Amino acid sequence: MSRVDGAGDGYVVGVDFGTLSGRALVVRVRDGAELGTAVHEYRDAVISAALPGGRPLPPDWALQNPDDYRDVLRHAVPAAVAAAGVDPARIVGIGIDFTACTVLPTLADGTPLCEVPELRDRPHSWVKLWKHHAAQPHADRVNALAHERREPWIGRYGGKISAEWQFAKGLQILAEDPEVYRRADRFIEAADWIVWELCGVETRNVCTAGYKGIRQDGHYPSADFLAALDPGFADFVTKLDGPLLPLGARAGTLTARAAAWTGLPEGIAVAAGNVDAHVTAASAQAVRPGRMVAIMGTSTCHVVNGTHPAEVAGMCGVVDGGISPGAWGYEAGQSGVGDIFGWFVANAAPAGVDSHERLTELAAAQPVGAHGLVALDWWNGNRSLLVNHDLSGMIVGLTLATRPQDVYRALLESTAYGTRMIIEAFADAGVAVDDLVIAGGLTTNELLMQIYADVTRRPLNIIASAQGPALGSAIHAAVAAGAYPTIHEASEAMGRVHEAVYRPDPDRARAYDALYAEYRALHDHFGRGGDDVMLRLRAIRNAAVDAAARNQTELEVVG
Ligand SMILES: Nc1ncnc2c1ncn2[C@@H]1O[C@H](COP(=O)(O)OP(=O)(O)O)[C@@H](O)[C@H]1O
Ligand SMILES: O=C(CO)[C@@H](O)[C@@H](O)COP(=O)(O)O
Repeated sequence: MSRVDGAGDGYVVGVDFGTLSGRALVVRVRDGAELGTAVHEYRDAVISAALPGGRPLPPDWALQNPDDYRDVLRHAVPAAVAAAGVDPARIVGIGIDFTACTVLPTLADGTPLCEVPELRDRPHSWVKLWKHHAAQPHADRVNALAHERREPWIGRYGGKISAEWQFAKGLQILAEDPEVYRRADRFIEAADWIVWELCGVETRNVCTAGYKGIRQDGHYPSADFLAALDPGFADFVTKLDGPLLPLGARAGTLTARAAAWTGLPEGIAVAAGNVDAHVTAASAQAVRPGRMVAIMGTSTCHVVNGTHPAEVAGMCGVVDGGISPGAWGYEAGQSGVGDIFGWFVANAAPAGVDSHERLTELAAAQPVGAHGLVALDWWNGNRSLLVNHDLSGMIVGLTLATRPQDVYRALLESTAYGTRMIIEAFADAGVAVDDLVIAGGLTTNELLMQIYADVTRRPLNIIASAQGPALGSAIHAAVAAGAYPTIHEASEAMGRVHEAVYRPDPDRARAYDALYAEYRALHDHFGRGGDDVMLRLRAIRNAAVDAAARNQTELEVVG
């Protein structure tokens, strides 16, 4: 471990901007000790039914209000510093991580278009959250054209870019609200936008530019390719381009305005933006090749460093330096995990057993396979390996004897099968996954963790911090402040992990192999063209919802 003198005795702040809230964490540079934390819930949370002004939104939309992010700086950061009881003058840097691809259109000075009064009532002027899935037809167009033209970059995205990513979301804006598209001088990840708010300098980070923005080998897709998608889209890259920073770099220093919001000293280092999943590799001491981190919360992201770029079918992407400089970072993911369990608790579990804790307790008391169920975990579409957000969930094997805890357990298991599919896809492509570290809120569910160990047949290491992303951001802040020369060294000193907490049980693992074979069969049948019933149902639903909205508008006009 080597530490650069000077900043090493101070503190850093990591801020994790999640789906519903932002969390700030004050950390000691010397050893990563977590001294104080605070959370601020977003006032507008996820905007999916109607804009704050009342305008209704179509299905599959998910927006956010950028001022909620500023509120995290105004409230959570000072509260975390107060909780830590440290002298703010000894804080030497701040780093952030964000959900991604969470992206917004802005004016040239960074003003979000939804804060421009005449554009406030326009849905496309707001932040599109990562789980905004209404851009699927646009992702389909990008993918079809990329294959037709044999674009070299499509292999770096497992053969398909996701509807969640920047190009699909940008195309949707152009198609549905060309004026908002035209007014957007910049189209920027929220990760980079909040860094801009902190230091007054617009930068882009290699992580989001690579995974969410199709930047490979120093280039975005060509203007020619973009014009072939739509002549009006040829200039899209000019809205994305900006000074590109490696992870751990210093984007700038804290402005007087941001110092007033946060109570931190003006002029301290502000680290380049990062993604909640990728930044967690640092806190989980998982920046060496072959150690995969699964960050399990509302969704799961899987990130692993590799030594070379390989084409893993259906992965989210591989990016040079995307997790840490000097390695090829791979990402895959499942768009719904805790959200699926949450859906069951909120919508399907009867009173009396409608809590994760109670259902988990009841679900644990049965041998593997006794419920007779297999589920597909596509309640929020499929991000890897099928990359289609029009797919949906299903449960096979229901009978009159099926109990709520049986369904709950089948849902837990379905997500473990989804993770095993991803690990096997990496292995098939020659990307080693020697080791798994689990991070995120779901690590507290012991049954779930044991199921993952049994299904994947791997020992599970568990991150030793309840704040993996925020600690990772603090580690990046320490590097940006010059306290450590590299993320590797900072991660070694400040990150922590409990090794082999859950081990696979051979009998349960064998029993799960049989269920996993059924999952694979269903996965391929409903996801790889055996029967496109899910896609047809989605089209029928969309048509019905559109017709109802048109009727409503006509009634209002007549009325
Ligand atoms: N005991 C539990 N078992 C399984 N799932 C849970 C449990 N408690 C919460 N969840 C689910 O976990 C998710 C929240 O995870 P968390 O890591 O806290 O959030 P985020 O992904 O936003 O950081 C929610 O979707 C919730 O339904
Ligand atoms: O997709 C990514 C990262 O690439 C995540 O930000 C996204 O799944 C949101 O993650 P959370 O489950 O809200 O932590």
